[in-house]
Amino acid sequence: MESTLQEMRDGASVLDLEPKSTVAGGVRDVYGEDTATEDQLVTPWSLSVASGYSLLRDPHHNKGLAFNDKERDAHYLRGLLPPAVVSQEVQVKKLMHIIRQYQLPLQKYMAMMDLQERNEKLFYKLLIDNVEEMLPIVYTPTVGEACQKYGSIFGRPQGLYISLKEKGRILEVLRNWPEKNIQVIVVTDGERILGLGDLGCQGMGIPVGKLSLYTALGGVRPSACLPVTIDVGTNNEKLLNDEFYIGLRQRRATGQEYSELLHEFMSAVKQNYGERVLIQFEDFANHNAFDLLAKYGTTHLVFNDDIQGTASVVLAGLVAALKLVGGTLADHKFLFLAGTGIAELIALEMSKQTNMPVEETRKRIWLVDSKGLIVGSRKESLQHFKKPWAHEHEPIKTLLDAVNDIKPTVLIGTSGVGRTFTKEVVEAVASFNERPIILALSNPTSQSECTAEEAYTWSKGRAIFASGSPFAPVEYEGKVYVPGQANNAYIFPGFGLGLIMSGTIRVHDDMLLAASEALAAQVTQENFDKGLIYPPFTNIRKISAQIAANVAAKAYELGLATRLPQPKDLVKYAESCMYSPAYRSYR
Ligand SMILES: NC(=O)C1=CN([C@@H]2O[C@H](COP(=O)(O)OP(=O)(O)OC[C@H]3O[C@@H](n4cnc5c(N)ncnc54)[C@H](OP(=O)(O)O)[C@@H]3O)[C@@H](O)[C@H]2O)C=CC1
Ligand SMILES: CC(=O)C(=O)O
Ligand SMILES: [Mg+2]
Repeated sequence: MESTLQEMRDGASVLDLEPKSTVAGGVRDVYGEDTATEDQLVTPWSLSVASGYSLLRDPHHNKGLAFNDKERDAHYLRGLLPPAVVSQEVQVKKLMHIIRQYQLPLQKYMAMMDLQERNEKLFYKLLIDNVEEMLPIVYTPTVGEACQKYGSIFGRPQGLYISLKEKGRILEVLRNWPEKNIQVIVVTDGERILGLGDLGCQGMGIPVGKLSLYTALGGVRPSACLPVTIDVGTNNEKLLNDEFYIGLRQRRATGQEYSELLHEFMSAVKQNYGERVLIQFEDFANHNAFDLLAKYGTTHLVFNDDIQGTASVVLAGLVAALKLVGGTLADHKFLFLAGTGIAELIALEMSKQTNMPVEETRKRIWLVDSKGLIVGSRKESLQHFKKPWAHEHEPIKTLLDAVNDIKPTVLIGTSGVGRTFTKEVVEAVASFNERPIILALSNPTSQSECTAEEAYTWSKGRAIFASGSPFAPVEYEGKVYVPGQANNAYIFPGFGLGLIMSGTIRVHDDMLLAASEALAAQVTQENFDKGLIYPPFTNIRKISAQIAANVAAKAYELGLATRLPQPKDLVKYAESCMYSPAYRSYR
């Protein structure tokens, strides 16, 4: 796409045309609709035409050596670059060569962050074209280490920090962000970063990483994405005593102080960006996550990735796994090490399939938490989201005893505690199942309930295994086993795209089921032959388009989509909305 003088006159950066351009009276988004009013554009920032040296320093428009001679003349770049002109493909090749030479994943992560700050399109091109190799760098497991060391590696701000210091001024803070046409916000309070616990303000790496996947995997344009970290303090003593810690040096605010800050944030977001901005809650601890979802689910477009996205990806994997093990969901018995959100969606789908009330289907599902099996006698002391799982049973203290008693066909771990699927546990599950389904969802790799090698070895090659963080293929008795990655990264980018492109104003559980169904349908016979229950990430953009289309179709069916008329072919429409990392030519 070429930029024109007309667009320059319209006030946008001559280069900032994908996909918005500033027009009199508002901002047009990719769909050609006005999405922001003049009032919303009152900011300390002014749009300017980047050229010359500042163009090379502008990550949104910089192309480095890929500026051709005409562009170098037109934009005052002569002499600022060496004479060679290279294609984006060659730039990617060169960078991959450099990145592959780094020994440590964190060095690769920092090289990627540096690239993102230097040349955004090249960052996304590289990530999209090398998704299987680079996902473990910009996402789990490496992003976990990056958060732990975020204070030391902090360079430039990559998102908005909203701390207790900004109480009463959050709207003002939102307006400091240079992009106005925001479509997705990923927000964390840093209390449960992956399975690494409370990382306070340093949790920022997670919204940044999730949003880079929104763009790379789901095609949401980068300028529409806003990473936010709410800093209410941290209970992490190590960080509180770390001179490089970047957050508030106080213990976590709770109760009214916490809820008031969150409420101000939620209200300011709606006031500044309107009703159709998607707010994704990420890595909040369960004791806040369920309440926030319930509180804002009826007034805002909110989605909890850890509860809802994970539930959707797990359900997809289970539906696919049934092709390998046979039976319906209701024929199986599930044991969870934590994970009530996932359990609920499975019970809901089972209920839809069997016409049994959800209260009945829940009885096929058992949960163990830090105190043992969740049973009726514990009901009084249980958090409200655990109560539906308190079935009548004798108390059981350990996971191994629960496995031996319940005899599940499916074992799912999401407690954030590593190595809880011990040899005895895996052997027990394998002893009463020909093909036990074992999902070790906890991230990063260090917190995985077991490794792929352990799952295959201890089950004598019979486990159908997937994990939250990736594991390399395993050779066991001469056969190679390829583990799948059960991670919400399959779902949230396409799910969010589906909501955005249809202008959906509320999330509904049926949309999560629709996303699951779309993902499960993408698993091919070739994948099944390898024992995989998820498709490879290489095709993720196509998969995301299918998920987006299914989610949008459900939103239209439920009357929750506001972008009318409904496009005829939603898959094609989703694909057409996707951000392209290819360079545009600048006249
Ligand atoms: N693969 C994926 O896509 C995803 C993976 N995850 C991973 O799941 C993990 C947990 O996330 P989340 O549930 O949000 O975390 P929370 O910290 O909010 O909850 C943890 C749960 O695990 C239970 N638990 C803690 N220790 C044990 C133990 N030793 N035995 C049994 N249960 C225990 C807790 O029980 P109690 O209530 O009794 O304290 C609690 O219910 C993280 O590692 C995260 O990375 C999360 C989202 C997506
Ligand atoms: C994947 C993810 O969202 C988590 O581990 O929290
Ligand atoms: Mg998460």
